[in-house]
Amino acid sequence: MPEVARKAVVVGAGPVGCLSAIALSNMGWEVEIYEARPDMRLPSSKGTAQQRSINLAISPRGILALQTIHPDATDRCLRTAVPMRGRMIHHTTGKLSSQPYDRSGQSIKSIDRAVLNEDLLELASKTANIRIFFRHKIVSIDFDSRVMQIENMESKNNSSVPFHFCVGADGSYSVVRRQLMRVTRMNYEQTYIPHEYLELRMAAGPPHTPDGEPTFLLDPNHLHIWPRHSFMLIALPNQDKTFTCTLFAPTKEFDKLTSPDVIVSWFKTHFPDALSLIGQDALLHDFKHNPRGSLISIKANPYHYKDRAVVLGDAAHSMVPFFGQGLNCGLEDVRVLYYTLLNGHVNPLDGPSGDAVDESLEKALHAYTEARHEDLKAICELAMDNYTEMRHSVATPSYLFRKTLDTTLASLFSPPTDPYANNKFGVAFPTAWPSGWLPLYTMVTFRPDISYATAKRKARTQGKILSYTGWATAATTVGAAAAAAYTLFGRLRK
Ligand SMILES: Cc1cc2nc3c(=O)[nH]c(=O)nc-3n(C[C@H](O)[C@H](O)[C@H](O)COP(=O)(O)OP(=O)(O)OC[C@H]3O[C@@H](n4cnc5c(N)ncnc54)[C@H](O)[C@@H]3O)c2cc1C
Ligand SMILES: NC(=O)C1=CN([C@@H]2O[C@H](COP(=O)(O)OP(=O)(O)OC[C@H]3O[C@@H](n4cnc5c(N)ncnc54)[C@H](OP(=O)(O)O)[C@@H]3O)[C@@H](O)[C@H]2O)C=CC1
Ligand SMILES: Nc1ccccc1C(=O)C[C@H](N)C(=O)O
Repeated sequence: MPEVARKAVVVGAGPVGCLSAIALSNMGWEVEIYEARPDMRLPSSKGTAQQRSINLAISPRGILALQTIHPDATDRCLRTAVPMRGRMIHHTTGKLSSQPYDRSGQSIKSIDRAVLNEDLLELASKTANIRIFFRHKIVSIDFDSRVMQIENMESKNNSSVPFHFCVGADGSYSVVRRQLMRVTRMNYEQTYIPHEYLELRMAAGPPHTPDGEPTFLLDPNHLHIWPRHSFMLIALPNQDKTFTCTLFAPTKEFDKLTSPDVIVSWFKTHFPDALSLIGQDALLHDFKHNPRGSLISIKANPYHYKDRAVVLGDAAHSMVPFFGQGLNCGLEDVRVLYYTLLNGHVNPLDGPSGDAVDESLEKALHAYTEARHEDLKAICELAMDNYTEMRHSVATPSYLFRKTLDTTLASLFSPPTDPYANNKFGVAFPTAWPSGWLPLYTMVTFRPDISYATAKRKARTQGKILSYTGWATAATTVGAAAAAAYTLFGRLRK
């Protein structure tokens, strides 16, 4: 009898859904993707789906996942990337200061969200055993009978679709997660922060020569931040020389911006340089037409049910965007699940018949939840902390002092070799405790061989040492200053 592969259904054709489908197809599953929205590659869909952000920062965790699952995906998805090597702080005084992300010069990359999603969709649609159904919305799932109800949004007809394995990659408001909660004892925590965001476009500058290229109005190799303590503006570069600026502010601050005059004068007070580059008309246009988005953080546990379902990406863990890790983490979920299924010898061609439980798959999904939970909790918390750092701390002397100490200690006690550099794309699971002194930002952003939870723990230990060193340095400096003053005072008296 010919072997027939079992069927995996992936819900959601966002970046995480597309990469999951390719990973499952690599393993031999027959895959169907159901996506509620129209195919974003079609000219008729361009600009219709209101996406949450225009661009996003991709970093080695996301890149490693792409590379592992589909080696061609990396070059393709990064073709429009603009490297950002550090933060550029725009102080209230108008002064600019650059803060590199990493002492060895590594960068995070600003990419167009739609381009990334379209590229992954294209790769998935070219993969032989993947079929994609657009305008098909999952309405409900009966996991015990392994069948889901799907609404065809064109015809408005509902149909039943059977499956063996279901991957929920359907974003923050996941229906798969909601359905899982009915059958598992899922712990679930959802927090809306009291801040919202609004995107503003900064156009490209004029060419320097009549037939020349347009220019960037700000340095393109930085992520620009205007920290104003309780709110902030940021700007990420795009390949077409524009910047996408995002204003993050408490709802009560946004609510004060009720008329064009108030908006312009508020910008004149807080972001005069940004206002002159964005322009008043463009600013007022975007305030009027762009939606204000809310910011949500979601933690859940477990992520799976028996041998038949798992949630990945924002469906499993929405985080506030301030570490630029939401998607990177979602892509990393796919890589970790992929290795967990391979290591668990899960074989879509060799499963039990009928409705019997596939024990290898059940064990692998359990192992995934066990391995992943601490990390996902850690990055959701780190993302929250990074908001305070970006909107407030970056401009304070105490932060700059600690950062200088942190970087100095990293250069004094750097590990003799960088295990990630030597083992670039062979890393399957995050390693044990990393040696040497490593700044938190480096571990989270540039070291996919270090898990988020380990990074958080190591940073806490280093933080304590930093505090003692800081006090000791301050005391030594004060002591040295006092001694110098005493000597000088003594000399002057003679
Ligand atoms: C302002 C902002 C800035 C961000 N910046 C960054 C950044 O710089 N770096 C970073 O790594 N992350 C960033 N993120 C986070 C990132 O956007 C998300 O983590 C990422 O989009 C999650 O991808 P996903 O595939 O899990 O979900 P999504 O991209 O939401 O995809 C889910 C898909 O499922 C579909 N769907 C939903 N329900 C159903 C259903 N019932 N049936 C069928 N289909 C369904 C949706 O239509 C959608 O296409 C940012 C987020 C925000 C809000
Ligand atoms: N962590 C965060 O703070 C935030 C993260 N995000 C993430 O950014 C990514 C891109 O966002 P985007 O593509 O614009 O996704 P959206 O949030 O606009 O919508 C995705 C799906 O969720 C449904 N949905 C939206 N809002 C709600 C709600 N309040 N209650 C129930 N269902 C809802 C929509 O269904 P329907 O069309 O039927 O309404 C839609 O199909 C997503 O991963 C999203 O999860 C987005 C916002 C904030
Ligand atoms: N992409 C983002 C979107 C929104 C807010 C922040 C980011 C960042 O990437 C911040 C960056 N990691 C930083 O710490 O400077």
